[in-house]
Amino acid sequence: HPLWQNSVYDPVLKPLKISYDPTTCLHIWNNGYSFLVEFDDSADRSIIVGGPLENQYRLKQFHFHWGAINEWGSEHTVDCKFYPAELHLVHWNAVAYPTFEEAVMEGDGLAVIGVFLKLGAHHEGLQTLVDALPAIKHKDTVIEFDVFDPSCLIPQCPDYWTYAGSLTTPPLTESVTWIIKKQPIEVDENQLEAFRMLLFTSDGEEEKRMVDNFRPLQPLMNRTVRSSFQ
Ligand SMILES: NS(=O)(=O)c1ccc(C(=O)NCc2c(F)c(F)c(F)c(F)c2F)cc1
Ligand SMILES: [Zn+2]
Repeated sequence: HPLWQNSVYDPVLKPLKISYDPTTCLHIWNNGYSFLVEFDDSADRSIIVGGPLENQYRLKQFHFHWGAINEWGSEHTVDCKFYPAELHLVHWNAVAYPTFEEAVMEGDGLAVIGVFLKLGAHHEGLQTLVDALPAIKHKDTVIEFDVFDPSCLIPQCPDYWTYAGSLTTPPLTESVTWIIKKQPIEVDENQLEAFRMLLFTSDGEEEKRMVDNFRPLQPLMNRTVRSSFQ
């Protein structure tokens, strides 16, 4: 999604408040499209509030999208530039809806924080995830993941863009308040290569490397992208 060119500063936008409980972390698994870390969302223990949001939203999972090479991989662009990967932290409006499944179908149902990954320094926090990837190489493999604080993957800089959008995979429902952080996090080549060692395929099938698992850019149409910064 082409950010920045068509964004307008909105002085009313508040800072996003993030409070995650690292012990709500459950497991990390390969679902055949990406790898995701899932959280116990049976109570308001890991939540975000503020920013463009009316309610507080509960963290359910986070996952990534990445390319086969460093030239592309992200699902949003800034100044027509792709990043090699993009992190999505998926939250749902448990104030308004009883389940995630129902929230997915509603305009104010989901809030996804997007964080760009750029090639650079080694990322200590990400390495904990990277070390677990060989154990979930194949589709539908899962390992327990006891404690992880996803805040370590979110840049300090408070600046973000926000727009009303959709899931980037089927059913593509228009239920997502996108909150894209302006500042990327830096990861090193070995860490990106570790993502590319995952497989789309199950054990025993002909191996297909899990790469280019991003949705192609979509036209902005008449949507407004707001920025929290000037
Ligand atoms: N890349 S992203 O835009 O951040 C994105 C975030 C979450 C999902 C997701 O939860 N899919 C599975 C899923 C559904 F697609 C449903 F429609 C539903 F009801 C679910 F319960 C469910 F888990 C898909 C894409
Ligand atoms: Zn995603």
